[in-house]
Amino acid sequence: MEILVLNAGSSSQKSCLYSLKEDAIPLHPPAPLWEAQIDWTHHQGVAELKVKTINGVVFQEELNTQSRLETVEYMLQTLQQGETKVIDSLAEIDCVGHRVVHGGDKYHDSTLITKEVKDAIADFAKFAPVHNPANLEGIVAIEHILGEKVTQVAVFDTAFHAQMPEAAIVYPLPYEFYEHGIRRYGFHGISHQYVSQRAAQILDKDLTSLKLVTCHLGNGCSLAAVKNGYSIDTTMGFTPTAGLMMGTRSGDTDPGIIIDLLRRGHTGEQIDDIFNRRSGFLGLSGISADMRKIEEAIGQGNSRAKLAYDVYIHILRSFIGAMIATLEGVDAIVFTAGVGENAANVRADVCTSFAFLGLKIDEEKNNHRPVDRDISTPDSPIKVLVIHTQEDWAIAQECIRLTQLSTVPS
Ligand SMILES: Nc1ncnc2c1ncn2[C@@H]1O[C@H](COP(=O)(O)OP(=O)(O)O)[C@@H](O)[C@H]1O
Ligand SMILES: CC(=O)OP(=O)(O)O
Ligand SMILES: [Mg+2]
Repeated sequence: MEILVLNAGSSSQKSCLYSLKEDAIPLHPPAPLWEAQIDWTHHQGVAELKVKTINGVVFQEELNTQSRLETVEYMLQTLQQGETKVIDSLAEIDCVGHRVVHGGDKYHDSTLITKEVKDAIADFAKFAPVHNPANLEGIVAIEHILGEKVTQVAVFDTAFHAQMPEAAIVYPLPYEFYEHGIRRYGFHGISHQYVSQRAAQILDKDLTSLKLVTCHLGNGCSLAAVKNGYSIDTTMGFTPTAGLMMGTRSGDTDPGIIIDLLRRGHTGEQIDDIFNRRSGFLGLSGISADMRKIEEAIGQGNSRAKLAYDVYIHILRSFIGAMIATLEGVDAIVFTAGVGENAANVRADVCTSFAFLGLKIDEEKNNHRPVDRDISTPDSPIKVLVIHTQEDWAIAQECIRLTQLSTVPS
């Protein structure tokens, strides 16, 4: 079974092809035959494409394009053409799984993509304006290339948080807002769920006995409080703008700022741009949304980059504290995604705040490269794990599950 996965984030489009001998789900994530990534963060109008195959072939190209759709189509051609070719024809693909960021209050589980599902994804774009349109573009690109008959599955970032207790979901606004779907949804659920399952494996404990704070720190950032395998709280909210400070998003601020901006004549579009695209690391530092560039600038003595870093750590620590309180304790803190997996200083600066609970990390293990490891000292009562998020593999597993369900005779 050939499964193609498209994972569109705010700054990148990641994709991979899994080839499975049987329809059974293997115990460990298999290596994808082909992996590709489009990065839009470098220059306006330039997409950086990187492709890697299981045989070690690497292909890299800069594309001058404004069209995300065209770029995705170009990326998919590398599956069947040139040195990165791994299949004879795209028609060999049995199923395509998509990460879909916002499923609203309609989708609590993965689903086969139909016209109705596409309409709903388009409708929820008003709540996730950076993400849902990119997710939909991926679905449309596949239809262009493989025709509308190909099986496509939507796996929602909101689904893992759908069962959170009502007190964690409801905003203290007039009750009618809740009745109209204005509530906390939470995101990065595919990642939070995957890393909590992986954490249980690494700790050699049953997930149903664990209290975990999972920290997904990428371009978008969020935490989840995972108790006995269930998300019971998370930092993102109605939209992925909420919670922690991020690459270009503000995270939580005072709603009074929005009221003030409106009174001073700013439009909704302008406010959206400020909070989603011109805030966070980019807005504060004036340099970049990318943690690597921020670290470089700090090294060169840039004070705004240092301020941006300090605000990021301050907010991150306080939200981790809040998640520990919600859990009434914690067995492990898990770091994942681009920043969480790579930025050893972020992990160290966060963890020192919890030394009063006995938490201690081993500096050498923290600075060590390979992921999926415990970086705490043996006597630390709270474990600290670095886990490579495998959203793509989690999506592929949902493709297997759903295609099997849909072929079971009724
Ligand atoms: N070696 C590194 N050191 C520090 N930060 C890194 C490193 N590699 C990647 N990052 C950070 O990870 C971020 C992207 O994370 P990722 O999870 O890929 O984001 P997304 O899926 O939201 O596009 C980048 O913005 C960058 O700041
Ligand atoms: C939901 C979200 O913020 O996703 P990403 O981190 O991919 O931008
Ligand atoms: Mg991501």
